[in-house]
Amino acid sequence: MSANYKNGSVKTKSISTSSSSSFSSGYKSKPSVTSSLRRNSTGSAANSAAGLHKDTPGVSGRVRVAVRLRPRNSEELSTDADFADCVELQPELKRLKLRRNNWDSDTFEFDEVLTEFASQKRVYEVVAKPVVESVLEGYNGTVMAYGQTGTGKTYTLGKLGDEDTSARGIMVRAVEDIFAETDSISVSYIQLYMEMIQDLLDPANDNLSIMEDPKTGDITLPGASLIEVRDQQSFVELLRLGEAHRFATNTKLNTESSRSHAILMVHVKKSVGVSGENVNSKSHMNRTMKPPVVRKGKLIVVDLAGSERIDKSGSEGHTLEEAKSINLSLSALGKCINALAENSSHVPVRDSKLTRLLRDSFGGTARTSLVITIGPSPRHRGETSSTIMFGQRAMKVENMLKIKEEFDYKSLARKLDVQVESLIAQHERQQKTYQDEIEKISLEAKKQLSQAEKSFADSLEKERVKYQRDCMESIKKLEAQLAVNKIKEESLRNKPNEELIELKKLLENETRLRKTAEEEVKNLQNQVVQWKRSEVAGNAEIVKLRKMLEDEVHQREKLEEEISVLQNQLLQLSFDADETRKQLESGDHSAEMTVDMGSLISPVRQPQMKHSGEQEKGSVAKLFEQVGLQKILSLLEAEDPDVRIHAVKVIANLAAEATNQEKIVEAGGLTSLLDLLTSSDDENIHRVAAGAIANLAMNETNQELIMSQGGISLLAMTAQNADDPQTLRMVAGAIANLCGNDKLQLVLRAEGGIKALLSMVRCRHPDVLAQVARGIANFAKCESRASTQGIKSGKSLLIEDGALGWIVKNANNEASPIRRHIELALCHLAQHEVNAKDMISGGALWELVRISRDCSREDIRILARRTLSSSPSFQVELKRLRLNSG
Ligand SMILES: Nc1ncnc2c1ncn2[C@@H]1O[C@H](COP(=O)(O)OP(=O)(O)OP(=O)(O)O)[C@@H](O)[C@H]1O
Repeated sequence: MSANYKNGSVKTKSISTSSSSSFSSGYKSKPSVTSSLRRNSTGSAANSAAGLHKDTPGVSGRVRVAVRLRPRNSEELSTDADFADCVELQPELKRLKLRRNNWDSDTFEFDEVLTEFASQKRVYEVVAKPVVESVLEGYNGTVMAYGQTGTGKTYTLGKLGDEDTSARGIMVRAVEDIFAETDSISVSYIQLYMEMIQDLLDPANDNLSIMEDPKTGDITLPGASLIEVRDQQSFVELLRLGEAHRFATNTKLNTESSRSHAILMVHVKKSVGVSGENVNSKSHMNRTMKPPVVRKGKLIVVDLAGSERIDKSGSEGHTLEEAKSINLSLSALGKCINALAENSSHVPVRDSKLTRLLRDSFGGTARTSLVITIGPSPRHRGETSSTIMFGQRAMKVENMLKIKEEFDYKSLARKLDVQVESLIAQHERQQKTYQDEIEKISLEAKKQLSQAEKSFADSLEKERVKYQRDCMESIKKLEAQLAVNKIKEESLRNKPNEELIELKKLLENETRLRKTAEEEVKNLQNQVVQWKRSEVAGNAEIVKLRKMLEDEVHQREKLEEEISVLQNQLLQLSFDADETRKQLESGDHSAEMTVDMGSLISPVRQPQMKHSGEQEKGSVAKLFEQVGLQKILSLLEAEDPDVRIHAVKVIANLAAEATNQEKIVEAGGLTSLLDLLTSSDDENIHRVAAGAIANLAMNETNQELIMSQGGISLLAMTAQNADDPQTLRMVAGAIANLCGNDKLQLVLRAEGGIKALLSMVRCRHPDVLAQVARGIANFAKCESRASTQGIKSGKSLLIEDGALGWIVKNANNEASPIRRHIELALCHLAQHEVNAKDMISGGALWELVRISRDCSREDIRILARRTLSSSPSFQVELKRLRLNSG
């Protein structure tokens, strides 16, 4: 490449910065220029995504264009002194007027209008500062200068301002602002000259190729130097180095005319915290373990080569070629901008390397600020006009800004490494502490162990000594004892053995006694054998006796029945005697008949009356035959009370004969007699009727009939109302007969028979009491039989109905008929264990004992004794009372 360097010298790289040969980032192209334009034109989507709130609505994203007027240079001051400037600026209106002639001009509006008096600082703030701020926020930004040769592009962008800092251009000021917020940037600086890309920081790389990522559209320059710069001074040195390598030539219009497009690329990395956290928050990093977010921005500053008419620049030969190449690339840029401005579907990016390199700066994702530089000279009105038109079209191009953020895994890894190392160190320290602690504890343990061993050995020794001492003492004692024993043994050996003789004597005595005792035992055993034999014989005797006893009892029962019959007859006779006596005493005429009739009644008389009785019996029989039973029975209902009572007496007498009883009952006599108990108020009639019923009640069939016709209730009622002992005796006799029927036990009791009997004891008359006792004895006998046969269970109904008290009280009654009946009743009751408890508590046991000992009748005595001995309850009670039942 044959061109002069702008400052005429080549500077070597002597920068205190690290360098990288790789160009790691490039331009990120939008997917389609038109689509991005359309989206941006419809609203502020890009703005809101990028957060560009500083921009005025509707302008954001659009390429911002400022126009800067260079002051007249010395030549223009002299040659154009008489001519007015071709432009008139109205900065307050952001307008520029381009004169056509003295009276006419075209007016253009720009984003900024910078007069010839605008300071470099002002130009930076208006043109570049918003872009720099964007870059620091993670966007790509482009600042570009376009204009005719010598109008101040390099002055605006690249002025280093070594002598005068106020003269510093946009590059220096931009990096200064970037360094204020981040301490590391990477810089590449290239120039495009005659369609060749050369590395300005390493001019040997003079044919760099453009790489386009087919997926992302990113453009990179892999061969270009990427130098990390850490301070402003180093950057200025780099700029100086790059500027030194820039092609420049002395043109008509500019003695230092840049003949290449210079492109400075500043890569900025700025860390931001996750979700707005402070990036330096170490605790946050530890907690989330997420890498910090890094915003990567890239600032591109493009100092285009001057646009000029070839004729005007006076270019010829190689310079002409340069000028052609420059114009070609600038016109390609112009075409692209036109296409973008017109929203054309085709943007001819590939027409030149310049447009390929800058494809992202116009219509891409970068924020772009363009400064067009113009001169005041009317002679260059045409170039000025063309520059203005370029700027006007560029104002129509809209970009779609995109933020570039990525996670900083490297920095996270570094931080984690540091943490890991710190943790390892901490762990090692802890390990050390633990080991020290363990050593300390084990030392302590060893010490304690040796102490314990020592004290154990000491106590062991003490024990051993004590034990030895005890042993010695024991041995001494034993030896002493041994000596004593020896002495004793010696003396025993010498003494006559008196004790032994004594013992022998005792032994002989004992042996003798034992023999005697053995003989005694033998004798006793013989006696026992003999006794057992006699017991067997005795048992046979007992069985025989028992048999006899039972026969006796049977015989007795028969006799009792006979006695009962005789008693009834006796009852009747005594009744008749009473009646006769009463009638004789009253001297009543009718008494003769009554006496006659009464004398006929009883078949059984006192022995002295036997003969006359027979006679009476015959006359009653005669009357019976002559008058007829029906007639006599009808007289029972006669109106005359005397006739009625005589009729009853006749019936009563007839009823004493077993042969008449059936006839009387068949003829309804029993019913009539029972009716009289209720229909008559006369107690005499009650008495005689009850006597007749008592006679009829001697027959078992009649007993059942009496019961079935409510006889018990009627008799009970009669007993209740009666005052005369004889009436009560008749009633009690009737009930006593009924009590002797096994079948009627339950009904009799249920209908109040027992209670009625007991109620009659209110009359103390011994005849009444004897009948009550007979009834109780009869009932007890039947009950006992039923219990033995298993028909009845449970306690005696006599006891249930409260008879026991009276029984016990009268068991030793002085009247023998009463006493005998009660003694029998007690024996019957005592035969059943179920009654034993009540009998014991009711005092009956004492009476039984008495009966077993004192009863005049032997059979009853034996019965009582047997009963006592067979009842376990009585036995227990007797033992308790220390009484012998025998
Ligand atoms: N605003 C200004 N104030 C004072 N001097 C200026 C101004 N602009 C430019 N100059 C001077 O004008 C001359 C040309 O400027 P510069 O080299 O920056 O122009 P250029 O546009 O870069 O030209 P080329 O395209 O040929 O490189 C320089 O001497 C420069 O100092």
